[in-house]
Amino acid sequence: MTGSYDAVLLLSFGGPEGPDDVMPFLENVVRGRGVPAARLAEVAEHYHHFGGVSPINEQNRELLAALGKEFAANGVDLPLYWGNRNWHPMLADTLRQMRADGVQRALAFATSAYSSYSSCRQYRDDIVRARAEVGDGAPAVEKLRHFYDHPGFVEPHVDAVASALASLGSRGTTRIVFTAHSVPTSMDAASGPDGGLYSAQLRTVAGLVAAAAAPELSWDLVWQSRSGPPQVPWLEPDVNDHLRALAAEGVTDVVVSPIGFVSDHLEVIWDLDNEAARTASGLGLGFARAATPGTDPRFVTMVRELVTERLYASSSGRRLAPWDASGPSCVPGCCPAPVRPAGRPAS
Ligand SMILES: CC1=C(CCC(=O)O)c2cc3nc(cc4[nH]c(cc5[nH]c(cc1n2)c(C)c5CCC(=O)O)c(CCC(=O)O)c4C)C(CCC(=O)O)=C3C
Ligand SMILES: [Fe+2]
Repeated sequence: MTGSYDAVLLLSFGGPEGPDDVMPFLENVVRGRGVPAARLAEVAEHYHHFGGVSPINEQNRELLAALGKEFAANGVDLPLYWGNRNWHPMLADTLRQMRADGVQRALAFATSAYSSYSSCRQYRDDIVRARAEVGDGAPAVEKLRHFYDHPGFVEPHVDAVASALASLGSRGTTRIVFTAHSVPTSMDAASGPDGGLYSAQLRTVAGLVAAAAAPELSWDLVWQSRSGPPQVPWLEPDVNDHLRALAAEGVTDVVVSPIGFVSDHLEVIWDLDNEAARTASGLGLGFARAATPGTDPRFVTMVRELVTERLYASSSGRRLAPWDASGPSCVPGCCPAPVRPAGRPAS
């Protein structure tokens, strides 16, 4: 049951795996993006705090292992590959290996759930660029569709919020604080046919998770890990500022749920487990951070289902989604190339 696809590619962000990797990795991330050197030096320190090792690559190795078992147990007879945007294994190297193995047409699962330039089109651009770098015979790669509202992504977040709440025990008023990576407000405004699709999708998921985990509690959606030059507006409030506002309002305990992410990578274990936790403790707020899906079996099954729906579409010749015409992975207007404030037109 493979239709016309002959491989599945895990496409991710990548992260350093030792102190010497940190600066070259960060330079790959911010190339052409106008991120100030001072911000980069500060972020390098976050990585050095963990010996220069981001957990994201190990998390992707674990996801690959789980997917291999899931495919084998369900008759999906496709080899798995893994390539990153910013660090080894680099996507172009993976595509070269795939070509050497005779792969011609692959489906890609990107570890990014939502619409926007950074969380969607940039991965598509990565594919275009890497294929050009590899040249003749580079396999075709088609990104799977968005999964932000898929139960395989939402349900692990629900259970994680419920267990974080249970671990916290409330001393008064508890608030659920959902977080996602901030992006420039212009990037959010450009996503989707009517704009604001990135934040709208996040608000949808926050509402679903809160309603299932704790319908009696209030919740907020806020932002973390702001980058970029200070004069460029990004989505606000920042999670730390928001915790200060909540404490001032009389909230006593918070569960912080990073629904913007699929695994507990560095922006989770530093920006939340260190920075936001420290902010909370300084305010006397009880704090529990909810886990991300990682290798939750429901999440792993979701990836297999996203693959098999495409195998089915390909073998049946059916269009399964109204946005097939503009490239099967994107809703209309999902992730236009941004006009960057630095004036550099994105490709
Ligand atoms: C929307 C979004 C996601 C979620 C979707 C997805 O998962 O893809 C995400 C994920 C991640 N972001 C990550 C790390 C970084 N992001 C940076 C910078 C930026 N992120 C942006 C957006 C996003 N980022 C943007 C608009 C920038 C500014 C530069 C630019 O315009 O492109 C920087 C530069 C330094 C700084 O923070 O200033 C770093 C180091 C890691 C890896 C963590 C690890 O190593 O474990 C992950 C998974
Ligand atoms: Fe998109």
